[in-house]
Amino acid sequence: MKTECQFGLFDDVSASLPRSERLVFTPQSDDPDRPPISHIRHYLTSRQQQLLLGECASYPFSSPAVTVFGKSHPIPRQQVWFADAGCEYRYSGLLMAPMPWPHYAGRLLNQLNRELGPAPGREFNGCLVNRYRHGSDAMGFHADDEPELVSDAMVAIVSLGQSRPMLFRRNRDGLKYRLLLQAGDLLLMHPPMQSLWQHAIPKSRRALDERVSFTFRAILPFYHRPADD
Ligand SMILES: O=C(O)CCC(=O)C(=O)O
Ligand SMILES: [Fe+2]
Repeated sequence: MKTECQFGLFDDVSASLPRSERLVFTPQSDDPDRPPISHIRHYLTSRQQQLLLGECASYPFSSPAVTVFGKSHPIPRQQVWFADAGCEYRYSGLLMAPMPWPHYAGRLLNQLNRELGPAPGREFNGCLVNRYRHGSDAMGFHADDEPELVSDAMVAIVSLGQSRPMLFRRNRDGLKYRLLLQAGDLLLMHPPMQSLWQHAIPKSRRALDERVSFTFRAILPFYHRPADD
């Protein structure tokens, strides 16, 4: 059946590879001048990318306004927060209520948790999806270090659409590192990346097509709102 076949696409990714080659659980390089990351090219097949991109067309994206130096501006990109119940996330000063997982985003969540874990308390349970419509959409330097994030958990980023570079900047001395993120790639940011480095998706003056990133996080549930008793 068509539907079963589509579900299967997300169950079988990289199933034929030996486990050690499927994903890297520690940074790919121990060079202290490189950020502690793993970059896995072609993590998703083009069919999987197509299915996810198709689903994105129905996501309730928005560009909420943030206040910087007393002035309010819409963020230069669109976003939506999918997460388990109780997983509110305060990002750039905005408290985001979790939207329920769409089908393929939920399949990708399960796949990552299966391949990267399970590590109790460190499973991904939320995903900020960012949509960069063109070269002027961007994300400034920041660290994903909000207090509701599980402290020793990774952040996993799956890229779709237009290739865009990610810049890394070391807090201590401003040392830079650049990595091109291409369609279907998976990037893992390992601890202690968020306390030693910042990262950004810079603006480009070139006419660029749309890029969508799925950024998976592990959140402490009910951090912002106690569970109902
Ligand atoms: O779009 C990306 O690849 C990075 C997004 C990011 O850094 C974030 O959502 O915190
Ligand atoms: Fe980030």
